[in-house]
Amino acid sequence: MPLNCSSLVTQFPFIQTTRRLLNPHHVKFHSSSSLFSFQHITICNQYKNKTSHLVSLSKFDTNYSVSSSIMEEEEQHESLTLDKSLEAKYSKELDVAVRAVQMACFLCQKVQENFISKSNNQVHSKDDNSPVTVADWSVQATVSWLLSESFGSKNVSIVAEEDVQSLSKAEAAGLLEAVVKTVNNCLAEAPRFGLQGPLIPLGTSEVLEAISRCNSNGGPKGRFWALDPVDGTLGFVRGDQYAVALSLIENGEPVVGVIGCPNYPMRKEWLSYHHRYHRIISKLTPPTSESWDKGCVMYARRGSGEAWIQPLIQGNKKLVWPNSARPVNVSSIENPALATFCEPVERSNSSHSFTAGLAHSVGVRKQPLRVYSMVKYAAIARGDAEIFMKFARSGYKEKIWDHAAGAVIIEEAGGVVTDAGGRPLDFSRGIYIEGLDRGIIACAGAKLHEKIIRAVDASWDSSSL
Ligand SMILES: Nc1ncnc2c1ncn2[C@@H]1O[C@H](COP(=O)(O)OS(=O)(=O)O)[C@@H](OP(=O)(O)O)[C@H]1O
Ligand SMILES: [Mg+2]
Repeated sequence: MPLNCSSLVTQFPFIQTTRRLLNPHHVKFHSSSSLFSFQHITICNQYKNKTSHLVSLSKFDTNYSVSSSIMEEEEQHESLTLDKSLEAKYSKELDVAVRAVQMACFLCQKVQENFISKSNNQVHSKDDNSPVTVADWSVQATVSWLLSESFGSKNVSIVAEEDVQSLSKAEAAGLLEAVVKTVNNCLAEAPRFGLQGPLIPLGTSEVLEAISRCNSNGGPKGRFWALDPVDGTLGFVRGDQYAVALSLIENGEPVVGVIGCPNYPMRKEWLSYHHRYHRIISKLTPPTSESWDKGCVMYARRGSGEAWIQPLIQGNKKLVWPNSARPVNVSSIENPALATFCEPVERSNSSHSFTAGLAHSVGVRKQPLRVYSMVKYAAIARGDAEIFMKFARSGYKEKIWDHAAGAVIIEEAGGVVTDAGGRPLDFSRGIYIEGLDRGIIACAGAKLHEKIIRAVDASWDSSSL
């Protein structure tokens, strides 16, 4: 039955109101007979002090259906007003974040080229044995410095993956020198990206300070940035996919998400191949300087109902906003037999056997698309895949910088991102996504999502996870 949205919120106070405005296709939600089954609801509503509110991903324990007709004319007017104020609210943050990520991608491309052409070992191990390179520290220093310059260091709080300890050790002097050089080479290009670089190159202490300034612990109040300087470091060192991920989190909710994917192929079929094949083909038939065959930045602002993709800046070109940006939308495929599901490459990061069982049980027939990094989120947002699943081993705690930017981009592109219990990911409790129920599931649409959630429930007890 059609339902007035004010009464919906009043009747079901457990529904989360998130001040989101979404595309008309989000306004549909699918009824279900199962108690507490997951529903994707987005409703523009006039509620409390005449502020527009939207109702978003929630559990819903009844069998209503809501149609887009609930968006009454006056509410549409309110939506537009709110839309404008939201746009104004985060426009500078989004602008700076996209430019900073463009610069970070430029930096990573240079370092990755160097990796590929030289065979000497440039990969270092962190205390937890995970790999780290010159690019991780250099991107962290560069983005931290740019954000501080743009907003004032007192106003900038950053949660980021790398710390400065191992870089400050005496035996890491050569590495530190390489980081300082890489940062300065990148910052020298800042004007090309529409940002201001330093008047004179940064010294070692300034670079170390920029890295160590990213020492926020996040939390439920106020604003902070979450940065993964090189997500998918394994993909990066193997010459394959990786991402630079930056999000602004306000009062525990990601409000701006930006992902740079330097090796993302514009032809989606290339996503299934190691990036080295793309490089070989590009050498055989070089793309023209005007063609856009790979590399992008995707971004979204919470509540805009839009997600965007723009090409990476090539050669000596300048970034002129919005840099040929185009909107991206999730795929409309609802039939699992036609859907593509993606997951981490490393089986130590997510159980391939469990996801294979889930995929099979819901009727997915295609081979999984295994891609490093948050490029998986980008693939869902762009409609190149329909399902993303990650089930880490028990005891592993997911970190906010690995998911925040991707979650806001997929949701604004029309998709759904939750844990395996159907709850939104909680970015408000420090550097970890606390309380995560089993795993992470992102889907292009609510129907596919609901099927996967049910399949997890049906097979969890018999899994070894
Ligand atoms: N054991 C374990 N389980 C689950 N996840 C882990 C684990 N160890 C690390 N990580 C985090 O996973 C990030 C990489 O995730 P991906 O989806 O890109 O995995 S994969 O590289 O494709 O296998 C990776 O991000 P980066 O360190 O930035 O590469 C880690 O934050
Ligand atoms: Mg990561």
